[in-house]
Amino acid sequence: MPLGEKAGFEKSQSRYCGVEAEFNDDMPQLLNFNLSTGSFDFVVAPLMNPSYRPSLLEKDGVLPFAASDLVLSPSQWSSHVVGKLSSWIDLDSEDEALRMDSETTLKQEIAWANHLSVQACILPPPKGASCANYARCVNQILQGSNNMQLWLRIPLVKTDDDDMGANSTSFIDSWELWNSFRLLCEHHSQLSIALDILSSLPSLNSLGRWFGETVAAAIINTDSFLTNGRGYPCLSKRHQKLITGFFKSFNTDMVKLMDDLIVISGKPAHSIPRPSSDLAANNFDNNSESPQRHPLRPYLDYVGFLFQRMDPLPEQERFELGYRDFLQSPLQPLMDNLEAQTYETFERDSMKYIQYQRAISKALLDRVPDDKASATTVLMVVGAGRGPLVRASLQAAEETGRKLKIYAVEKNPNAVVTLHSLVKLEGWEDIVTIISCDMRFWDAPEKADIVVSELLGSFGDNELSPECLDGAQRFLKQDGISIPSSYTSFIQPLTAAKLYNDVKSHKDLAHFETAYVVKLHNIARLTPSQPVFTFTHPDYSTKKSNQRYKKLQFEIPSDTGSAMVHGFAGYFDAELYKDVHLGIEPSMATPNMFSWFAIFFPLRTPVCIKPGSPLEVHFWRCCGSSKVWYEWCVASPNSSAIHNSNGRSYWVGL
Ligand SMILES: C[S@@+](CC[C@H](N)C(=O)[O-])C[C@H]1O[C@@H](n2cnc3c(N)ncnc32)[C@H](O)[C@@H]1O
Repeated sequence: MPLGEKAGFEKSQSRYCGVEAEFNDDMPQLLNFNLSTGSFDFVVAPLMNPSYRPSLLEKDGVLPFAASDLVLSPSQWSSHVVGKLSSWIDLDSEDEALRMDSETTLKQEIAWANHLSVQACILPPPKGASCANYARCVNQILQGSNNMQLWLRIPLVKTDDDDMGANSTSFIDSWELWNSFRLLCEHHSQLSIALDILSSLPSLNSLGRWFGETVAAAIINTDSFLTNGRGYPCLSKRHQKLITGFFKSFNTDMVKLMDDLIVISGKPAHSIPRPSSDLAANNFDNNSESPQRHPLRPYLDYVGFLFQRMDPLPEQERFELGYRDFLQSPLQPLMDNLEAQTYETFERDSMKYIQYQRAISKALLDRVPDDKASATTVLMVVGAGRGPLVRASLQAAEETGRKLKIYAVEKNPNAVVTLHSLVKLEGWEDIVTIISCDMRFWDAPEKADIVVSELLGSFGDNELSPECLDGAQRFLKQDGISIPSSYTSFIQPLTAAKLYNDVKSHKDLAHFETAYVVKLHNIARLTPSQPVFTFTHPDYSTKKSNQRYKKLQFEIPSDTGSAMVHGFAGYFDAELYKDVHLGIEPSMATPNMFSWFAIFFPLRTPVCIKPGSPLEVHFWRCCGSSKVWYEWCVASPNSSAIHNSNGRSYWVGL
């Protein structure tokens, strides 16, 4: 039964836990024992007799390598069995006979697994640092394969340089092994990782990298468990954090059973006390004792306990599950007219309007002293949509005891219809004038004390707030206030193997030169973000330009090890008024605000970076007569191509 199902979790939030088994000729019995007695969801089992060698077959005419496919039904094979390829396979051995046997067996086992319709097979870890021949054979299989997933088993190890002494050559980082293998296989989307969690764990920064990789399964060896006061298996705090991290990072597409799994492996390493009434006091479920208890069941129970102990997802997070790592084209609110549904989503985000109301209240109090409270302030909401900022402005006026005259300027004629009905419904006719016009071309009858706008994209200026507010600044008094007063974009290098594969699946250049709005999930943030472009309003400088260029250098922490950069996350932070901010940059994001996901700028060729060797990135904001676009590149450690030259693939229309 999936982890969590017992505790009333939604099915989409459950996780599956399997068990690694030895070869057993009697597959039905193996399945029955592990699924019925053990309550595991599936078994990871060899599909072929491990004593089988093709070279022996020629000499001795050995019997078939496995029992009949008929021993299980097709749905049992596909839902409850993950194939485990023979661990003796060594495709990069110096011993030619072994190498040849390995190649034949690998192909035969995969062919057999395909025949059985198992959904995934675990490939044994490469035996040494050199894995080119292994990768070549796997790549051949991947080229001709159906949908079967191949998970390369990788032990989670990384020794520190310090551990090995300054001149040591035996420094090990298993991520490097994975990286060579996937590069050789050209990031094939059906090649993922089965990560072996061992008793000692590397540093937090180095562990973080794996959350951006395609880890399909985490295999926890029984040796990695400690023993609690009652003699039961438990995990160290660091292991607990890692496993709950995997629970969270795994995607939740439960249509696919064979995805995102935990596997218990190894022999029982704990002598479990005999069940007694005392067990009920244990803080996880041990009440399901049966006469024929599965020896690994306490390990499963503990993993289930870790899962059930996690806080349930907040409602908004649950609502956004389907958006995780899903690439969306950014809105073009200037060139296109937004739809009712989009306005509806904005308007549900009360936190955004609370921040605006705070900012407007502060600005009103600064601008209108108490002894002049009866004076009328002219406030213009430019890009009013269906009116939420008009409402926030009126609430700020009420809160501060100030008087307002409001112009609500909106260029989308459909939103203006709703705006009219809102003003009538609320009885705001004497205070609010609706202007159905593009702010850049409006001939305002008077000047404003305060201009309020929300024209911000995930990357701040990417929905052309600078260009629109340049147009609006004509009708702001010389000492008038713009809310927001400034905004800054940020970028951060990411490992994001899933996003990279999704972009790659389009098989064209344009998709690699496009920025996407995305709820980042299965990613690793490799360094803190850095500011890119800032815009300030109003801006009366004479040499004003909205073109920008920024060179940035990122350095990963020394204990991370090498890491792959698949692209950059983009965020913004806006100063609405004085200390009132609004934004999504992770270290200072406005809490409980959900109007904006991050933006993702992909790289055509991922770049591998090492500690001590900075990543140099260049970003440009370019402006033409009818469009604005970004170009970006990496200049170090290797030069990438300049992405989106002349806005050939992605631009925002003026
Ligand atoms: C991001 S929406 C915000 C809408 C509303 N203020 C809210 O918070 O729900 C931006 C709005 O600005 C409008 N807009 C964009 N550029 C504009 C322009 N140049 N002149 C007038 N309205 C514009 C869009 O049509 C859209 O309704």
